Amino acid sequence: MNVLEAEGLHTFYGKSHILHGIGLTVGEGEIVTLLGRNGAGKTTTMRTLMGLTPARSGSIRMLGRDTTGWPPYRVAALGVGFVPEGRRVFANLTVEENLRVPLERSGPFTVDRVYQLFPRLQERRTSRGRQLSGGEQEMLSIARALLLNPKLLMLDEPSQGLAPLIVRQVFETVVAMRKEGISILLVEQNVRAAVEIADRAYVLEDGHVAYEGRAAEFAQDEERVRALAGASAEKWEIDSA
Ligand SMILES: Nc1ncnc2c1ncn2[C@@H]1O[C@H](COP(=O)(O)OP(=O)(O)OP(=O)(O)O)[C@@H](O)[C@H]1O
Repeated sequence: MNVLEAEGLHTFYGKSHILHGIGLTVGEGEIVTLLGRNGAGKTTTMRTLMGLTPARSGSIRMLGRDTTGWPPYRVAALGVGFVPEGRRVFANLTVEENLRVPLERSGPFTVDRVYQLFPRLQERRTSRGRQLSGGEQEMLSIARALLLNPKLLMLDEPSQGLAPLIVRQVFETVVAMRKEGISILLVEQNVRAAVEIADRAYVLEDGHVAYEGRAAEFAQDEERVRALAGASAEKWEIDSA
């Protein structure tokens, strides 16, 4: 069963036509990565799926419902989590307070459960958001999204600005979330790291899907990975240990 099916999405910012007929699916229990260079339309695709920047045409089905045209709060209430780019943690609240901001959905993820998954956050629970490292802020952003007990979680560039070792930890967390039954759509510029954990990959170019296929096959196509990843490919070596 697919938890996400989008077809023919056309999205505009004013008169600028950004998405040109994007279609994609995420199966239950899958990690799907959405790759592409800066400005290819990855963030816009996620915003369109969440209803933050609605599509002008096309259709979206998520978790068995036709969510086309739904506002973001309804999409979230259905069980779709979104961790936007840039880690919007509350800088003046402690980790604990960030996690205790009122929740909207009950389910297996509680603050205690989230601390088990992220022991580092428990250690830092009295530190304020602004005192956290980039990696800790990313973990906190993901932890907050988990407290909404999503069935489908969309992550926009979680590795951005993080050191390779921390990127690995964040990605291990993504794999752990999949084991908890959460399906994942992962936008990444860190191509090598993303294809290592993803089942399938889509590559966007200028608002079109330029490639779709098994992530493992994509990972073996050195030329394609290098062309897409550019400098970021050098930051990450598969099995560098
Ligand atoms: N609010 C906006 N108003 C007008 N144009 C925008 C807006 N946001 C993004 N764009 C344009 O839409 C295109 C797609 O941007 P988008 O952020 O979706 O790309 P991306 O693949 O996520 O890239 P990045 O990795 O830089 O975030 C770009 O050309 C960008 O300049």
